Amino acid sequence: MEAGQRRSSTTAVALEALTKRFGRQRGIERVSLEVQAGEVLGFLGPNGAGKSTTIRLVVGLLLPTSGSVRVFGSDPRHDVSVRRRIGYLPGELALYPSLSGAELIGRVALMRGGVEPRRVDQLVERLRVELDRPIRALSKGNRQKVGLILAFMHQPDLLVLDEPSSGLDPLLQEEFEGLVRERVRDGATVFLSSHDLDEVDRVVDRVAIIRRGRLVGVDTLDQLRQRAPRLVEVRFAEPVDPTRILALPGVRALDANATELRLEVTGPLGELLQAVQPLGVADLTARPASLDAIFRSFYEDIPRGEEIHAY
Ligand SMILES: Nc1ncnc2c1ncn2[C@@H]1O[C@H](COP(=O)(O)OP(=O)(O)OP(=O)(O)O)[C@@H](O)[C@H]1O
Repeated sequence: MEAGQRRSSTTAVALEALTKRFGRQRGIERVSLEVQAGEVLGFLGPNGAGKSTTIRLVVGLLLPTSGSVRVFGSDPRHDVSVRRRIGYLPGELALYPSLSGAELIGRVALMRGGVEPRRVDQLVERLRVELDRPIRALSKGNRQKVGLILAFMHQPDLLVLDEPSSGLDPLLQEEFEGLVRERVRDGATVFLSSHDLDEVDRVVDRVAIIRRGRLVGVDTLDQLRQRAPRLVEVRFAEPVDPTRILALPGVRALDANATELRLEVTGPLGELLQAVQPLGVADLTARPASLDAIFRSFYEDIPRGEEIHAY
């Protein structure tokens, strides 16, 4: 989704120095982040980094140790009208395991003060949900589908989704992404955690990366791509002296000899192109940075105190 498609610049979610500790165990530390209305934010990070903790704080299920959460300007723990505007998909659907999908949907719809039956029917059909078996007897994917119905059925203004596509087969994943796009088209905001980098690439506008409880990067996908190194390969018609090229700022040699260079280039390519052109280039390729490689660099285990701040 393009940033230009956003509907307004009001803030949907504002986290301010948000900290949660579980006794002496860290949850998250001083996380500050804003999500604008109409935006899709992907929340990424290794296992145990603090994604679910942040998400449960956003929906008002956890009490912060310090700091604040605002959703559409209110604290979701104290404002039921704001909680009603949220559609939440937990990491594990642990609610009433002995009820069937249909019973659970009916009960939650009642708690929300009623939901349009037609909307529920549409979701059931699109997600192909088994409604008559107890939740506890459903496979992970089928449980996830019931969870998605609960999150989407009241057409919430904010969707908070904890690993929404885990367990979904590729067709259902596509259907899920369609549902997200439709809600965003109608002005909704989405805050989702995911380990599926392709999904992130397809769905989100901006990513926030959390590691060991701390936010280590927040950026748009476009900006991340621009900042990431590209692989450039140059073949010369005649042997050359590459010393000057290799000394250019942002250029790192992966492999270099008199006729061929394999370079990792960070930043604009203009200076490099100007430098190689007079030497007689036989062939040149520049590959865009893969999003996968960019994300991996955030996930890699960097010793404490040496974390990269990407913003
Ligand atoms: N109820 C709890 N009691 C004690 N510690 C907790 C509790 N919930 C979370 N934690 C701790 O908080 C940290 C963050 O956990 P969290 O579940 O938020 O990570 P996550 O990024 O969602 O991980 P994953 O990708 O594995 O789902 C972990 O160290 C975890 O052990």
